[in-house]
Amino acid sequence: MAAPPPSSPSPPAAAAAAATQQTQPQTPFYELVKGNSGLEKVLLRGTRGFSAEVYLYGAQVTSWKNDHAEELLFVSSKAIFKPPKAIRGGIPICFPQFGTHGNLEQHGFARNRLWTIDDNPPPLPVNPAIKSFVDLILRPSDEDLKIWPHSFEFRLRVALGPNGDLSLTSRIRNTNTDGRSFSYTFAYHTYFSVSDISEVRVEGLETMDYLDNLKGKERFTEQGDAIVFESEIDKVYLAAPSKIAIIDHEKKRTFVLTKEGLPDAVVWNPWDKKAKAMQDFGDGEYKHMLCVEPAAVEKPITLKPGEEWKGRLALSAVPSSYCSGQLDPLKTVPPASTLERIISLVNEFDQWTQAIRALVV
Ligand SMILES: O=P(O)(O)OC[C@H]1O[C@@H](O)[C@H](O)[C@@H](O)[C@@H]1O
Repeated sequence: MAAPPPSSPSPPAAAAAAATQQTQPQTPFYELVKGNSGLEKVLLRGTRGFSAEVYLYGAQVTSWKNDHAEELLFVSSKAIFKPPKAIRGGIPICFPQFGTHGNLEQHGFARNRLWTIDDNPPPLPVNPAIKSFVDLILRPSDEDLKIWPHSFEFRLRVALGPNGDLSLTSRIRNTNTDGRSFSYTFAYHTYFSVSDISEVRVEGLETMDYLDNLKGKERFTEQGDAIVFESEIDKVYLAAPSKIAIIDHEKKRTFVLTKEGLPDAVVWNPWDKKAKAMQDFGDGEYKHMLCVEPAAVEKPITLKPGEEWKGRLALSAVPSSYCSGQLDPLKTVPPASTLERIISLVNEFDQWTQAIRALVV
């Protein structure tokens, strides 16, 4: 698809904008612009300066910014924007295979194929407040059919909500005409940007069963409290809850991840040795990222011809004190930094009270 001039809205976005113009005169458009190495990317702009970027290569979200223009996703400074290498960071899509759970290349081929903009997607129930979104589609090429002999339509909608929330909705349809079902595994391989991995904890996965990729995919049960990080981790948590929180104490920020249609959740950080071994990843960058990936790994999804599956990821970033502990009502202890602040406020109040009393008496 030919790219329009960098600052002009693409035709479907312009049409959508025109359709909603009466109720929403400030409707943000999406724009199609040239990104790294000349690869095309879609810019989504929300209200109050929220934004996101999606490369057509891999349908990969590579940027999600809040209203202070702070980047919330991690993309490696050494990421290679050149097919067939997948872009290191953002939200790669793993399909039709997660990891090494099958005979295909690691994480399947969707992340290193060129997707196209879907001008006319089948209707998808949406929050009418969402004005900034794009629909992308992937169909298998003849080459793809040789390595995975199934016809499919993979539609992805990336949307930026009015509060800056980012959502990805995948719809995968079996379009085989020979009556055959197919099965696949899947993940939204989300790289979160964090201040310092040793200051991060993940809530929602404690006591879950997991497959440990570092121990031959053996099954274990997570012990104790929230997950904290002191070394390499590569685990597939099974039947994980629909909400997971990633709490960054230093940044005082909590990412809330909500997933639908995706039972599992992968947690990955390569740590120092593996980081050094990766060509497209800086040696110390493992300190500033954490992957928490809504996924369907343990039980592959099977679709009969004509059937469609939907899997959704929604992300929001909120101040830490707001969210911590709320995933589990039994764990309402605020983080140490919040407790310290409360104590210091109480002390300050006490000092003021004493000063006022001294003046009055
Ligand atoms: O280097 P890749 O193919 O992008 O994969 C990165 C990591 O992705 C994670 O999802 C896997 O659990 C890890 O095993 C893997 O190493």
